[in-house]
Amino acid sequence: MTRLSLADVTLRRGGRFVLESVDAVFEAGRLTAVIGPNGAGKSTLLEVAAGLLRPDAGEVLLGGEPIRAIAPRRLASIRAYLPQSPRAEWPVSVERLVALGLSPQLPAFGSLPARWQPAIDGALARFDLLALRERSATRLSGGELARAMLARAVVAEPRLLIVDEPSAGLDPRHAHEAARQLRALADGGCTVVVALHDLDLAARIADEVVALKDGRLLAAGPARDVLTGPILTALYDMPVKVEEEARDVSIRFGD
Ligand SMILES: Nc1ncnc2c1ncn2[C@@H]1O[C@H](COP(=O)(O)OP(=O)(O)OP(=O)(O)O)[C@@H](O)[C@H]1O
Repeated sequence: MTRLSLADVTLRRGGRFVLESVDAVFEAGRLTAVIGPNGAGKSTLLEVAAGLLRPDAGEVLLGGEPIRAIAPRRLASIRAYLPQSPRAEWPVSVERLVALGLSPQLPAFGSLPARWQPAIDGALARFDLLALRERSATRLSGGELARAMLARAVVAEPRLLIVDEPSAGLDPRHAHEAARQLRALADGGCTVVVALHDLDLAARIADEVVALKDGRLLAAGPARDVLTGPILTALYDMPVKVEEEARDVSIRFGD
């Protein structure tokens, strides 16, 4: 079980509180959407949850262990973290980029063991990258690179997956497919935490929602209980209506 929990987490940056006394629990096999306005602290919360940023106060526990006490290689083999707008820093093929997601599982020297090839091919296929496998990552479009980074994040089948805005830059078909893959990972037992601005998408794929405003927790719980007109109106400081038709939820901003 890879339960992730944040207890009373506070973090200051540039002399300001960016997270203040935040409690949140992310369960195995559940997909949690983290929502909130720009600057609310979503990316910061994800970095803290990934064990990449140390809070000034409070504790992050992964499977009951303080995340700061988990050795980097072991942590990297358990959790994958994908930041907002990742960049390809140097020219490697898409296939090699995806294979980098296996680094924590591989011996430090030698070539890539052949037994990992099916995992790489599977990740390329799931994000519609088979035709791009030989292309340099520095020559991809923004959406193609976003898909390659998602494939890299999931190739080693992490038990904890933390993704910041996975659908940014993706066309509707690939955004739908990426969402389906994230949902499938959660259904397979992975703890999935996703920062999202697309509330319709959150309504479709999330089991739980954490709503952050000004670094504080405004609401957290089952998606249906958090994605409500009153909570979203308070979260975004504008009137929000939630319309439910059959099993579809549509969120409308404005009067
Ligand atoms: N390195 C930093 N130094 C100082 N302040 C920072 C730093 N990084 C982020 N902040 C501030 O922390 C706050 C939260 O930023 P964060 O990126 O977590 O917000 P967010 O909810 O992810 O926003 P967005 O929706 O725009 O991506 C913002 O006010 C931001 O200006």
